[in-house]
Amino acid sequence: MSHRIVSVSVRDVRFPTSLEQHGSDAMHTDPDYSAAYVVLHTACGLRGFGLTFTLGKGTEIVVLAVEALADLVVGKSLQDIVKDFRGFYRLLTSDGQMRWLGPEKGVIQLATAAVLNAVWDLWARAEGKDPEQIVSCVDFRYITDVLTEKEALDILVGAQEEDRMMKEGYPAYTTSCAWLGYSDQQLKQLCTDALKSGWTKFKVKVGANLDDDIHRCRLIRQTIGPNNTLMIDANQRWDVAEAISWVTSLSEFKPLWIEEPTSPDDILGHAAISKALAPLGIGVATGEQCANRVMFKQFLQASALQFVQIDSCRLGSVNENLAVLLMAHKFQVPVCPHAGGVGLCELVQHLILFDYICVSASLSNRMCEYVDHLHEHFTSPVVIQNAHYMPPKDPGYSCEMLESSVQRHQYPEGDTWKLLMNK
Ligand SMILES: C[C@H](O)[C@@H](O)CC(=O)C(=O)O
Ligand SMILES: [Mg+2]
Repeated sequence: MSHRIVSVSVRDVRFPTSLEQHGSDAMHTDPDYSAAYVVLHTACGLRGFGLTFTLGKGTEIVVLAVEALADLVVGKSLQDIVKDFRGFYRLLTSDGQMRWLGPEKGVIQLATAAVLNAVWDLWARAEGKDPEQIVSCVDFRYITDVLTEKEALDILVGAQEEDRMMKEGYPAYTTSCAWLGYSDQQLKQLCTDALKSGWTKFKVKVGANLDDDIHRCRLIRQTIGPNNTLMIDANQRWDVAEAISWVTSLSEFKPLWIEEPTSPDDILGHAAISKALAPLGIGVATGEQCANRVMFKQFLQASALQFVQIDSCRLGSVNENLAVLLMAHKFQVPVCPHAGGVGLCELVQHLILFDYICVSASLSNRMCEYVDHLHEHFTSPVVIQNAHYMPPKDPGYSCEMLESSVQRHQYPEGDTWKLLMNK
């Protein structure tokens, strides 16, 4: 069957999470978790579902960017795309007029991810894949100085570790107990409940006020005890020196990592922070706003991060995430994906399972983020058991949304928004 793509639809879907401060951090104080939600329609009726995660009003712009890319997709058959997926990736990321908006970063990269996530979903629903096919999806342009195609293939055929995942699942940590806007009482209650459900690793938002951070970290450490894992996340709030002194003041709470301490583009700044915090046993994690493989390459080359936080929508879909997983493996830096957002847990579970089964075969210092929001809007939501992601069973990339949810949350015409606007 040809699976020719005959149309691309994209919708602006928003959830009013800011009303209860879900998702809040030191820089995003009123986040409405949102998605530019893409459906590829094929001549034979098969559909591919994809999305990119955004916040509120920003979704409008990503939707326009997806519409601008749609012309490059309509008329192509899935078989032609996957026969030269690297070429198709370049077609989208190197279009002579649109690459000026990036290249391979910002809104155009988020839109590329939404479209390619839908292509991967379509491909997954249509057929299986082997290591050669996987490697042929990666654009090695700009990274051959650290990773060649041959090395990538050797890595992929080397590791095959499926059974453990099927039985135990992939270890996860939770961010849902400690968003910045939550009260002390909420933090305590949520951590207590999470402990009862088997969670042992917790991330807390910091960065707005040092006294508050000390208070919150103390409260959480007391609640979760000395042996469970704590991570802190500043969402790019500080300058480099400020980051070092602020995190030093929080070091008594023994965080495993400080996430996004400064500008996501400041590779040497992250390297300086990593060096200063290493004696305290605190690593630097970053990646949720790291837009492409070239940035990750340099972060790795500069020893500027100790935890790679790939993002299924920030990078150019599976294609570019593969490049980063393979480079992280080569540099022996653990991958702990970012998943704070709508649909990110659903997407990223595939990437981290792939990393374990086909690339790293290691769980050392590795875990995948989980946030407990909005899963009910997906047709195949993630399954968490005892703080582990259980491998998804349905074919596809797990980001098809319930049509009723999409209609209710479409902005501005969905009932959810009509009601809020008339209040
Ligand atoms: C705005 C998002 O909720 C962000 O705070 C998520 C994040 O940094 C994380 O999950 O990590
Ligand atoms: Mg973060």
